[in-house]
Amino acid sequence: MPLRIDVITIFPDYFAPLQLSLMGKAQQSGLVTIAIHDLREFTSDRHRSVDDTPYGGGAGMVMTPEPWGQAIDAVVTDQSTLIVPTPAGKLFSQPVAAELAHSTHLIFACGRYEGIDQRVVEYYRPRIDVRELSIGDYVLAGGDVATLAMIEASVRLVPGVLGNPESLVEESHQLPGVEYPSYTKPPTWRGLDVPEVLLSGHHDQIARWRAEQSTIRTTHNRPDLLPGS
Ligand SMILES: CN1CCN(Cc2ccc(Cn3ccc4ccc(-c5n[nH]c(N)c5C#N)cc43)cc2)CC1
Repeated sequence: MPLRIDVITIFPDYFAPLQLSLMGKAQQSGLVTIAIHDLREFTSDRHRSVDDTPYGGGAGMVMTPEPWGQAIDAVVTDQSTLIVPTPAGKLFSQPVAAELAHSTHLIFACGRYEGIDQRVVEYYRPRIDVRELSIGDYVLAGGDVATLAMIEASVRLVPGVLGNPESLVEESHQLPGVEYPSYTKPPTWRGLDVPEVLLSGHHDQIARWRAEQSTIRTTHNRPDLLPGS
């Protein structure tokens, strides 16, 4: 059963990259089907409006609920998971990507302006799995880029999508922390040599060096990922 993904957005062109590379191949192989829907196709006024002023005052505009209700109703089943990207969401992570990769049907609601009327989440929460997710502690202009990131991170984990599943095995066994640095040919580039140990063929020494490098990089770049932190 392929993973089905429906993306609802006012900027369908944002999702053209999903036809390329790994995501494109995943669709051609039938492992994943991705459909993009223009929210404005679900409006009923001649201006095809999707936003209005916020109750209670405040800057900007909020996306009105009805077009979202029409659009989600057009694709939802009782097997659906509704993903709503938002800065206020739980943090998206590799474990969450792995969960989504094993779903049957994902619906991504890509908001814009200052967000989507909260009643959309409230309406679907008793009916299907609804997840408000954030890709990080910074503010984007909408949910489209976040949706692209979440789709790519999740779809690459769908069994059969990655040509070399070995890389997933290594990823899953990675020590806590960031990955070691990688090198390839040429052995010397602009006077810089590849670390000698990597050319030695001593796999135990290579593994030890890589573990040390991972710890050094994690300590410097992501001390929050160190064990016990
Ligand atoms: C009352 N005020 C209080 C401040 N907020 C702040 C605010 C809220 C949204 C936006 C723009 N925007 C609209 C939809 C949407 C979805 C995802 C993301 C998003 N940003 N960063 C992530 N990691 C994201 C993800 N995933 C941003 C989005 C801008 C500013 C507005 C309301």
